[in-house]
Amino acid sequence: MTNHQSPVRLALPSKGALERSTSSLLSACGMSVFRPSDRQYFGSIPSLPQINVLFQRAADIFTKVEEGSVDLGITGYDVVCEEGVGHDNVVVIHDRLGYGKCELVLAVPESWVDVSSIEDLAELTLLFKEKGKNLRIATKYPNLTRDWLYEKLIVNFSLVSVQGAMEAAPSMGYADMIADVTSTGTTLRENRLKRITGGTLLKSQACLIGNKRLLQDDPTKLDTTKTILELIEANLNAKKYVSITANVRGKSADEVGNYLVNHSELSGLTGLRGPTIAKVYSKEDKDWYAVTIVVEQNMLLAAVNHLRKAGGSDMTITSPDYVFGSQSQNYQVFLERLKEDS
Ligand SMILES: Nc1ncnc2c1ncn2[C@@H]1O[C@H](COP(=O)(O)OP(=O)(O)OP(=O)(O)O)[C@@H](O)[C@H]1O
Ligand SMILES: O=P(O)(O)OC[C@H]1O[C@H](OP(=O)(O)OP(=O)(O)O)[C@H](O)[C@@H]1O
Repeated sequence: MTNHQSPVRLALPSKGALERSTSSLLSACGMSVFRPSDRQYFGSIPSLPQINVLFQRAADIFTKVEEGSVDLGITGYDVVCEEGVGHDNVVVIHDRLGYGKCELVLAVPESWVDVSSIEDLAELTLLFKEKGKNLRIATKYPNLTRDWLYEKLIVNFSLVSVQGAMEAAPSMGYADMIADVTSTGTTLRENRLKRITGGTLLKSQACLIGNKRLLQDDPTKLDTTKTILELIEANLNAKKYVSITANVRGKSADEVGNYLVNHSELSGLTGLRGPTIAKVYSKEDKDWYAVTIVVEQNMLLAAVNHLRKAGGSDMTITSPDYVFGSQSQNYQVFLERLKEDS
């Protein structure tokens, strides 16, 4: 890193469902975040001193990125979709950070036994209309909810803006139903609400976003974005794989390698490219070779058995922290998006 790099301002969730998982992801990627205290809104990433961290509510991070008071931010994809309409200055740099998974859904009181699907709900809005009423939906996602319902040709409703404890709105009487995010479904159940078939508006998880203009205009900021993206991508990619090292008996490295490659019943069983083989200098026996293969997690036992058939034993399994490809796929896609709009 050089000293002339401009600081990159990165907004991270200060609390709520994304706070800890964001911190854990960045730590796992060698970018541990230092926050002096829960009450402080500025922090740093000691391993990347060119980054200044700003802690914000997930819901506010989109706006901070959009207005350019920060360059990058991590927030929920639901927030990006809700706030994003008409804001072309924000680019989604990585849309699947693997946590903060939730769905934006419509939920109605359990007592509405006749309403179990979106079609039933559409009929209900017509019944409300006949009585001169509108179905009241409490939500903090007015744009997504309105657009989605309009697309389904459901128009007789009104939105009630609620910022917290959404699930209490129907029982307290200030809305008839809600549109909110759910993950385990516990909060809905405990508030005697139920989802309806066909009533999922959006699937969301945490994502990395950036201000297009600020990143386009500053190669050093782009460089830092690339570093963050590369580390995250390689770390998330690594979760799919395990590395197996086994001692395999054989006359030569070629014999062991050929056996493993030619007797593999499944593709991917002998590693990303093929086994790496090295001679084991054993006192007792000359004919041992150390074989290392990196396979997908779900192939672990199949690969162990394949190595056993080849004469393998002493197998040790490790999980890689990072798996890098020949280039960062996300970074290439991100660069193309930047170019498209420049
Ligand atoms: N139960 C959940 N499980 C996983 N992710 C969730 C869950 N609830 C919300 N999220 C994700 O976390 C983001 C932040 O929501 P959360 O309610 O934690 O924010 P907050 O900052 O505590 O709330 P508030 O806006 O009420 O101050 C949401 O936009 C969504 O992407
Ligand atoms: O399906 P579940 O696993 O029960 O999760 C759903 C709850 O999670 C979110 O709230 P959160 O706990 O983040 O707090 P909030 O009410 O402050 O938004 C959301 O608003 C729901 O209330």
